[in-house]
Amino acid sequence: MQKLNTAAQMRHMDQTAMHGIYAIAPAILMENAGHAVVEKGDAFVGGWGGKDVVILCGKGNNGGDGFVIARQLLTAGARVYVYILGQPEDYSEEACDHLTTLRQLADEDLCILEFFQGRPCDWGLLTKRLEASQVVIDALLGTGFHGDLREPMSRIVAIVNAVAATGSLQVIAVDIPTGVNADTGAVSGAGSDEENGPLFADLTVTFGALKRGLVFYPGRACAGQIELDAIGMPWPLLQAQEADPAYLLMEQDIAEVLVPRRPDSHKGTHGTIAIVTGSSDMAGAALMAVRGAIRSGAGKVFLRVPKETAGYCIGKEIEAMVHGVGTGDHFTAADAEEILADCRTKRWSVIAMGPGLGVHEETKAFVKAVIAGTTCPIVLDADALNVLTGEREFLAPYGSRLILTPHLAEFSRLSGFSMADIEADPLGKAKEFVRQWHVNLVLKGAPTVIVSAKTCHAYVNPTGNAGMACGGMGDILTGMTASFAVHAGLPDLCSAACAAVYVHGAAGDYCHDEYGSYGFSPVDVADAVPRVIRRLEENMERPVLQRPLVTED
Ligand SMILES: NC(=O)C1=CN([C@@H]2O[C@H](COP(=O)(O)OP(=O)(O)OC[C@H]3O[C@@H](n4cnc5c(N)ncnc54)[C@H](OP(=O)(O)O)[C@@H]3O)[C@@H](O)[C@H]2O)[C@@H](O)CC1
Ligand SMILES: Nc1ncnc2c1ncn2[C@@H]1O[C@H](COP(=O)(O)OP(=O)(O)O)[C@@H](O)[C@H]1O
Ligand SMILES: [K+]
Repeated sequence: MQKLNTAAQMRHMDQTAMHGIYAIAPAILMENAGHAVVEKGDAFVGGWGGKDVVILCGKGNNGGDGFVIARQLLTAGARVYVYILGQPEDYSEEACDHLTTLRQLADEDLCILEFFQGRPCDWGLLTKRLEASQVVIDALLGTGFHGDLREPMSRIVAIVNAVAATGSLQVIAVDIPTGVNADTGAVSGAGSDEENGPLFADLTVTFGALKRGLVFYPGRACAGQIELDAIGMPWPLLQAQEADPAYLLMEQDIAEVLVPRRPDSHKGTHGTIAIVTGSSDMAGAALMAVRGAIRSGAGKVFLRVPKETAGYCIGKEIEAMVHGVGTGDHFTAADAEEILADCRTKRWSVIAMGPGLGVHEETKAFVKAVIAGTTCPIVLDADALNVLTGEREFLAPYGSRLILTPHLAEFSRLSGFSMADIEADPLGKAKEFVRQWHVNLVLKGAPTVIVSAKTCHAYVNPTGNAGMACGGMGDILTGMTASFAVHAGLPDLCSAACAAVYVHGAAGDYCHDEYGSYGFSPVDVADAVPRVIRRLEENMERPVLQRPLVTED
């Protein structure tokens, strides 16, 4: 897992490295930061020798990194044009020292320094220099950015974006692209008519830990390729668990929690999954959840649909055992007892409800009765969440065995947060909800955020693509999540949710490689799941046969 830090967490890490027991001189961290950009950039631009490079330096420490980069690029054989927005008194001591050194190297041929000093800039000259250069380094603003970009930053960023759009200029951002909020991924100028949008980079070299703003849109779209460098931070600081942490999931994390099937296992070992959902208008959603469960390795799958829906479902997913419940085309409170009896006699290990369930008033009482009358894990998606709008207090006592998988609009209905507030900070809102209502939450989107009921730690999923933006994709995930929830060896429901979300996205990526970004279907994604698990199996721990399996039919 990779830590996903906020600006405040980064400041704390920097301060602890410099002023705590490690006592690293501030100028050394800045030197290492500048060096990281030069080193990672070298491979990216195909060597610095003979390149003309414009370096834009703001008046904070991000600008200080820019002074180091300029000096090191001169050594690497580049010509540098350095634009300096701060006055000497604006800079930290370490940035000032690096500027002093750079000034000693200034000349009219290889190291051209331009001080703004409050003077109006010759925008025409800046544009010409950018047009004649091969690379521009964005050291304007880093983690200290807030609000919207102001002049002259906004003008400079607009010029860089315009020149880079012609395709002749590579843009490298230092730590984070200027105008991207490090905590949320929100960007400058959103919703405003003014030309004060963020900078678009081809490469971002970020320091110490990934910033949350680099993985959430729209910030993610500004970052280009992302390279992380430790810049010599002591390893205990790099690995320390932050207060209120968030992590980016990695393939290895998933391989570590999944356990291969025991060679002596049988269908009873791999979970008895009940998909209790559907209604006559949306039987396909129920069948897709079944497909997701089967393709994720479920031992047995039962499908329970309203009576009038059963005729359509029988034989469509031939592995599933289908039965029509009650008398109508949607579930009502009267149907709950049959489901609860089934759960007891068939020993269901997990229940999934929601896809295609419908939002009839009577269905709410049904969903509540099933939750209250069972003790197994339950995955709640789509209409199961919609019917529970306003029922947050009801959910809380059952939260630790629930996995809720809303998309943004469902989460807005359930939580009462506005869509705009969730979009502005999905991770923050997901955590806020879990802190209050103690459920395992999968907030689906690009990217999906998973929050643990037990720890409130957040996990961000890196897999998936826009080809998955089509109806039914979430239904597949519902079935997968139910199946993963009862995979042998998975330590808790949050790990199961993380694994399901990661594998679902990776299966989508497999389909993207196969078909491109248009037209692969939710069923294609489900059918690609075994291939993804096979890939993960190469890195899984081998199973240990410690005790005989209990025999079950
Ligand atoms: N030891 C360390 O700490 C290390 C730090 N490192 C580097 O330092 C960076 C963080 O440095 P930082 O904290 O100085 O903030 P930084 O991003 O340079 O910006 C601050 C300036 O921005 C200005 N400003 C803000 N918003 C604005 C807006 N909308 N429009 C216009 N201006 C705006 C703000 O002005 P103000 O709004 O306060 O008037 C202030 O002057 C970090 O990303 C990394 O690169 C590395 O060297 C490793 C060691
Ligand atoms: N642009 C995207 N990038 C990554 N994943 C995506 C993207 N669009 C959709 N997805 C994924 O596809 C699924 C869509 O789920 P959902 O909106 O519930 O669909 P439905 O309700 O139609 O089944 C989610 O898991 C989501 O994360
Ligand atoms: K920057």
